Amino acid sequence: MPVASDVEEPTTDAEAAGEGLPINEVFYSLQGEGTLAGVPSVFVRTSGCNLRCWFCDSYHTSWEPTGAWRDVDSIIEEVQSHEQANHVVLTGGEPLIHEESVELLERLDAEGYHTTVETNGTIYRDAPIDLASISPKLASSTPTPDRDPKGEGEWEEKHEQNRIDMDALSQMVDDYETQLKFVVTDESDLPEITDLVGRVRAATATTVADDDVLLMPEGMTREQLDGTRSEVAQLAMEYGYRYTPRLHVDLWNDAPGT
Ligand SMILES: C[S@@+](CC[C@H](N)C(=O)[O-])C[C@H]1O[C@@H](n2cnc3c(N)ncnc32)[C@H](O)[C@@H]1O
Ligand SMILES: Nc1nc2[nH]cc(C(=O)O)c2c(=O)[nH]1
Ligand code: SF4
Ligand SMILES: [Mg+2]
Repeated sequence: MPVASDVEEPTTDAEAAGEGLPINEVFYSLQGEGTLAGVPSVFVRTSGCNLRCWFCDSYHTSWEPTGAWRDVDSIIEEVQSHEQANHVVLTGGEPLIHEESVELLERLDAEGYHTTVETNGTIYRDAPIDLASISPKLASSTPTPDRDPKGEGEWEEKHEQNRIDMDALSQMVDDYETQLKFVVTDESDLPEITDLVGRVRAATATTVADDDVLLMPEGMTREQLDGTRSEVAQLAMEYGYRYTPRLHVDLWNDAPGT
């Protein structure tokens, strides 16, 4: 069923009562991105996002949000059915637009899971997050009319206004173990990354090391990554930042549930 990405009329009693979460998918895979790449993990993907990156590889949580409203008990039950996993990755869409994500993280923490939250860094929540995997969105993510996957640039202004919230971003960096994972389209993204990392360092009491800054090639298929990964690897070496692969794309391309 469709899921509201902005504030709209609730469609179920649970939703109206503010209970549960709109879930697009739950699946077991290897963490494909970042410092925990390769770790067996259960992924919980919420639906709905406050941004609209033109390249979003989870189109059905952002541009066309779909999913089923589920209560936290049933999500925990499905997570626990993957008995080998000690790690849970909460992603989306943007999982932190949902207040109920805090309850889910508290329950996962109480069950002893390591929690990673994949977030665009624009919304702060106080929750048991073991790794805040923040992917701040650069100017090159903005859906201008020429690269809008759905319309004719209707989201350009809103995306541009909301893609960076320095207060939310710096509070997250101060409160959680963090990686800053930038999607890189080409070398023209690097001055903005360097500037943003400098602003985060100035705004926080935390040391943000160069190897907490990750460059991830843009591409949702192997073929697309073939056009970006070498250049992004070179840029990581040049700037002293960390490169992260997209292991799941290398292994399984864009297959669903991976
Ligand atoms: C779908 S997002 C969901 C979490 C959150 N909304 C965010 O953007 O961080 C999950 C991760 O995929 C990255 N991503 C999305 N589309 C991508 C693409 N085409 N190429 C590379 N990374 C992409 C995001 O930057 C983020 O790190
Ligand atoms: N295997 C795998 N690893 C991932 N790491 C972050 C993902 C995401 O979509 O947030 C993701 C994903 O979709 N699949
Ligand atoms: S912020 Fe994340 S989920 Fe939202 S559109 Fe961008 S990549 Fe997709
Ligand atoms: Mg993904």
